Amino acid sequence: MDDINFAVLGTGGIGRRTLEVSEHKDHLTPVAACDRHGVAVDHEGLDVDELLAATEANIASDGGTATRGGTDGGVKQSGQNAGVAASVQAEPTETPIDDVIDESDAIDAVLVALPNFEHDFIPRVADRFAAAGYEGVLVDVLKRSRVIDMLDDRTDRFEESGITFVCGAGATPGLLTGAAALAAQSFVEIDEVEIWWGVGLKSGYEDNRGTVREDVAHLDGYTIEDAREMSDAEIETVIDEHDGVIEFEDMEHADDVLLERAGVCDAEDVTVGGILDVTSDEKPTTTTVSVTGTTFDGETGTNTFELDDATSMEANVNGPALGYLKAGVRRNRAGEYGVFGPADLMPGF
Ligand SMILES: NC(=O)c1ccc[n+]([C@@H]2O[C@H](COP(=O)([O-])OP(=O)(O)OC[C@H]3O[C@@H](n4cnc5c(N)ncnc54)[C@H](O)[C@@H]3O)[C@@H](O)[C@H]2O)c1
Repeated sequence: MDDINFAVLGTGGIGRRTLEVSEHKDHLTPVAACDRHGVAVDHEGLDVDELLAATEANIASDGGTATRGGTDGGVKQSGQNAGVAASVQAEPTETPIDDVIDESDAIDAVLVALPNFEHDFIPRVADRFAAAGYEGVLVDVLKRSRVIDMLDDRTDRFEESGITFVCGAGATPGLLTGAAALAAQSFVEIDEVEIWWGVGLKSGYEDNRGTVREDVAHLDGYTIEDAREMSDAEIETVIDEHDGVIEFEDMEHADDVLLERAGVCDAEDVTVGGILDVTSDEKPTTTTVSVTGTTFDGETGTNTFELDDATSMEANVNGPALGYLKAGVRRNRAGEYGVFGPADLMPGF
């Protein structure tokens, strides 16, 4: 059986597009979706068009006000009917994740598109699925290296439950980590992996404030706690100080540990940086992955993988996330449980 019923936890900027992209993939049926305030479940398949229309300009985002219970320029981001709860398929709830867990016997895979303002939030969500006896796939699109260790620490628990956890399965880490693992196959020794991303987010900025807020935490002088606590106005001030174009260097992105745990190279040989431009939809720089190494016959070379500038961040996160979800389901159905990164699902060393 190829058919896969899946749920999305967190229908913000990323999770809404996950639902949309899934309509273009074979054998995927979204059966549950939740955000902070609501949950929609239909085991025959959610009406994605209705759900997206109902949440248009109305996402229960963590771009600031949702955590504070306010409103943002007339956009409903909190209260009983914000976000998913505005859909006729949904109910308001104060326990959205538990409500999905209650249905999880009939769910093959869960894509976690939740914010990551507390590093152990996603690992703790996974604990709740394991405690409920879930036997399926969990996929996240998290960014931070340190969260991978927290998930690895849970390997035994996942194996006992029958959970296959695919971590760091968005764009970076995710698509670009997989590309690096593939590009590395030409070499027997890897010297360096350089990941450099460009994101232009003008039209998608309102929908992706959660992601932008998390990115601010990667700037020198800011922590994840700062990013969680800052008001919208403070975040805007940081963005204005950079004239809407922020360059990041040496980011804590999990591509490093994910490549190391797959045996590709040492984590310290991986660097990640990039440019975010919220003033334009054009990418400020081309996204590239460069892998430098030595071949079996002594040549040194650099294999480079490049994304077309026309592909958006949403396309590069959600296509791979759902692709990795399908790869995870294949593993799960073959009885392989535990924690997998994107590079583990590529040709190995
Ligand atoms: N790996 C990558 O390439 C990549 C790229 C972009 C974003 N991301 C990650 O994707 C995640 C989501 O980003 P986003 O821009 O969609 O954020 P967002 O703030 O727009 O959306 C988060 C969603 O989670 C919901 N939520 C928050 N707390 C919840 C709770 N306790 N229970 C149920 N739902 C809850 C919110 O209501 C919202 O719908 C972030 O962690 C971000 O870092 C990864």
